[in-house]
Amino acid sequence: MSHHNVHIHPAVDDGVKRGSDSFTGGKLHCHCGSDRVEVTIDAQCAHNHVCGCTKCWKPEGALFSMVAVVPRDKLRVSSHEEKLKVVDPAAAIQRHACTGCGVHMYGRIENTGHPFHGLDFIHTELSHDEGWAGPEFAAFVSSIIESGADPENMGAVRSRLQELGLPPYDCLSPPLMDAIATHTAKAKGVL
Ligand SMILES: N[C@@H](CCC(=O)N[C@@H](CS)C(=O)NCC(=O)O)C(=O)O
Ligand SMILES: [Zn+2]
Ligand SMILES: [Zn+2]
Repeated sequence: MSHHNVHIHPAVDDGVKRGSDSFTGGKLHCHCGSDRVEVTIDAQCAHNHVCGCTKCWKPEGALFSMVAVVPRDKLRVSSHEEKLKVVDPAAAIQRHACTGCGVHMYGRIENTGHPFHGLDFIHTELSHDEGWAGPEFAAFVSSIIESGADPENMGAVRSRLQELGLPPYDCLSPPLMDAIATHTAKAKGVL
């Protein structure tokens, strides 16, 4: 059975690109026609994945966002920072969106006790630079239902993700869940 009618995300619907080992970063741009917000990143990204949650920015028509992390000290807003506004100041991830076009340019964790503090979240599809590491798994798959996806179609969605080489998880991947639990255990003093 084929699932090519299932649109996961434009960057993976024709197959997942792997990225380049020698890639050392690039620029992201928002979707505005002029005065575009520009973010400069001096690092390859890590843990790239597709995310089905309602909070991550998705391009038009996509079931998933595509999101990766970079060290926060390797990311800077290089143009039109004045256009950025935090979408939800109460969220763990402070997503900085362009007030002109709505695209999320980066997400930052300000809570120093958070397991992922020190990492910024980015959408590499906002870059024309080639070589960004490709997505490796699918996170928060069941959450697409919260954006209106048909619960009856979830089997087809998970099959398509498997076919693309993106193992589907309803939270994060096992290595990342283990990293979070390890952080929590150390904070509690049980490890
Ligand atoms: N089911 C929820 C899940 C939201 C969620 O937990 N998202 C994850 C993946 S991005 C997260 O870490 N969120 C933290 C945040 O948004 O600050 C939804 O779809 O809104
Ligand atoms: Zn914009
Ligand atoms: Zn998300």
